[in-house]
Amino acid sequence: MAKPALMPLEEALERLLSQASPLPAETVALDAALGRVLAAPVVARRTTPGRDVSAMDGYGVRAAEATLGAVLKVAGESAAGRPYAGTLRPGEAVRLFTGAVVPDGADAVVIQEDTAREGSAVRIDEAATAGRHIRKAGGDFREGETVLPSGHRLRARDLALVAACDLAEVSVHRRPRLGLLSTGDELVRPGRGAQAHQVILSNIYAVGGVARLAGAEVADLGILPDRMDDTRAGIRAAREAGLDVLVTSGGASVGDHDLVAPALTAEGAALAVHKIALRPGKPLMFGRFSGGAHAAETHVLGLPGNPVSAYVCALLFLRPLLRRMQGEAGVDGLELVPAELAVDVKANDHRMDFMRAQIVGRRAGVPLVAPMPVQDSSMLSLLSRADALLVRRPQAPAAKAGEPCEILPLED
Ligand SMILES: Nc1nc2c(c(=O)[nH]1)N[C@H]1C(S)=C(S)[C@@H](COP(=O)(O)OP(=O)(O)OC[C@H]3O[C@@H](n4cnc5c(N)ncnc54)[C@H](O)[C@@H]3O)O[C@H]1N2
Ligand code: MOO
Repeated sequence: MAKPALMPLEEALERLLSQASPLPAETVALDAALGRVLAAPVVARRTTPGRDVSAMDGYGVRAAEATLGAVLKVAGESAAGRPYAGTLRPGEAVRLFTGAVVPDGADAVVIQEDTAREGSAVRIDEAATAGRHIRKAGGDFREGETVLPSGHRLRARDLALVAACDLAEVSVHRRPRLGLLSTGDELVRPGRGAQAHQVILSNIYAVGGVARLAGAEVADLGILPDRMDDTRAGIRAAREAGLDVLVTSGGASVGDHDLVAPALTAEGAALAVHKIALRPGKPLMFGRFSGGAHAAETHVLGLPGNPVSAYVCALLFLRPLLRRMQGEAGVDGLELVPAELAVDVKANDHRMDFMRAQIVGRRAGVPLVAPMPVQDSSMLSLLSRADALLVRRPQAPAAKAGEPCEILPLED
């Protein structure tokens, strides 16, 4: 019997992302909003600056009067938050500090270094230019202006902008609630002195970390033994937890102990995809639980157990899924960066390959990339030392050093 063809990565990704819709909105205080995705545009509640203000310490003057050598009477002072009450009259200057309102009647600022104070007067040593050193009212943004669009992920500097708009909270999409189920009789938690034939549970840290950095709330749902009844019971318990996403690790392949796909199906999941033309990560599966006793829809992603495969699949599939679920704009799946091969590479087979690689230099800003000599999907030491994944398309011919290539930079 002919083997069924493996699904191309792009097709699988498109299927997964097309299933994902944004979670409902909630309002959060600004100091809890870093990394959250806006569910509504941010509209300024004030105009900033609210008045014309000085960009420098110096004197507010009428430009036409403040010619070289002019001596003007210092009528008063305007500091940030304490404006000068009057209007500048002919022959007058007002002492100004950075951020202070420029008084009515003044149309230029002469910086302190270009003046000489003579008691209650000031001598102008550099002729003023109208408009010079004045920040116009509304020059930054105006009341009613949209400063950030819906779907934008809030960065540190965006929070400052929102605050400056006189807003203390924002409307963002709820974080996806994600549960991680690990499978395997051999797994032991770190720090407990596991025996040589046992394997330390490590996938939850890489996969959970990718998920947290993508905005999810992550719960460790424990380790399941390789038995059908236990696997089904674990999946059932995970369903009770009201998750948006259930991620399993291990038991995804074809061995006698690989029970995850049949257990998920038996518990009512509709698996859209199982097995992808991908290396590492061939046995990846995903689908959904919907309806039934549980009103909420839960996405399910079954990751391969090999640690590198689990991590790469988390980057390729879980991260964009979580970002889509938070309503983030512009999430189209693969986000590859152009690079250049630093060494020759062999022809590829039918699986799209994501090779652990190092950036060994740059030419005109473009990273020069060399795949690591060993590409074993169990080896975390090599993964940790990698800077990027070098992407080799299915059936890509051999390529020489100096040829262009694509990489997925590893940032977490
Ligand atoms: N006959 C075939 N064998 C395999 C195939 C295949 O197509 N035909 N695919 C291989 C590929 S590719 C992968 S990837 C693995 C994935 O298999 P599973 O998802 O079933 O993973 P396990 O067998 O459960 O575990 C594999 C390996 O990873 C270790 N592991 C599992 N979970 C964790 C964890 N949470 N933390 C750390 N390490 C973990 C586990 O101990 C095993 O050593 O299948 C190939 N086989
Ligand atoms: O596809 Mo598996 O993920 O190579 O080890």
